[in-house]
Amino acid sequence: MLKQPEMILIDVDGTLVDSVPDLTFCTDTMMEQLGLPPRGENKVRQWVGNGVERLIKRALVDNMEGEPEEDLYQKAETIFLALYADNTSKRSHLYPGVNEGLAWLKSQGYRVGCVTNKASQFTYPLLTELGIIDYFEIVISGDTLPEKKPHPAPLLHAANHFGIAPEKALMIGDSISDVKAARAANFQIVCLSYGYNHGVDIRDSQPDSVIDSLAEIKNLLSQAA
Ligand SMILES: O=C(O)COP(=O)(O)O
Ligand SMILES: [Mg+2]
Repeated sequence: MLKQPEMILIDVDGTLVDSVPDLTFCTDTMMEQLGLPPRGENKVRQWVGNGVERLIKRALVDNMEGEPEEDLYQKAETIFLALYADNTSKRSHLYPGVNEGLAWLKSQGYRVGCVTNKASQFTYPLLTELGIIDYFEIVISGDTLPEKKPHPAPLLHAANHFGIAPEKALMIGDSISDVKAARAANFQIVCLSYGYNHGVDIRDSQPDSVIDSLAEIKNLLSQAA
């Protein structure tokens, strides 16, 4: 059973937003402009979650691991960043239950923040264009601090900002990076079953609870000790 938290931090890609359609469009258009083959949505879905730099590198080498040539990477990054600036939310949407869940959390007086590995120049427009930016009292992006998830620093930074002890904090995410960051920060962790976890069932990472919709957070926290 969960302990009642005072602060809740929520991940973006795969948790609040299905962003893979825009990320796939930008990845495949970038590949095309470089004269390379498109990678397609299934691969991009597995590659999301460790920031834009890793996504571009994975697309270039067509693998989770590995480093492309530096020149090629620089060219690709310039193309991708320009494309994603124009295609941040065109094809992306909130998952069902997200508005309901966020509204309930706010109505209950939880301190709510956002912690994503997405670069900040894209996080703010995305959350704004999808109409949910005002739910968050703090937004920590992949480039806000020197470290990103799975490092605990972004989570601890938010806890410190609110003056809340890690034991009174809950992370909500979709990937093994969220679980690792939460465990390292001594936060509780709830995951969404539908997100992007590099093609692996998030239950394998043993979060404290797994839910199928953010709207289910209401029942979960109503039963918290
Ligand atoms: O990889 C990214 O750019 C963002 O992923 P996240 O929002 O799930 O942290
Ligand atoms: Mg995610």
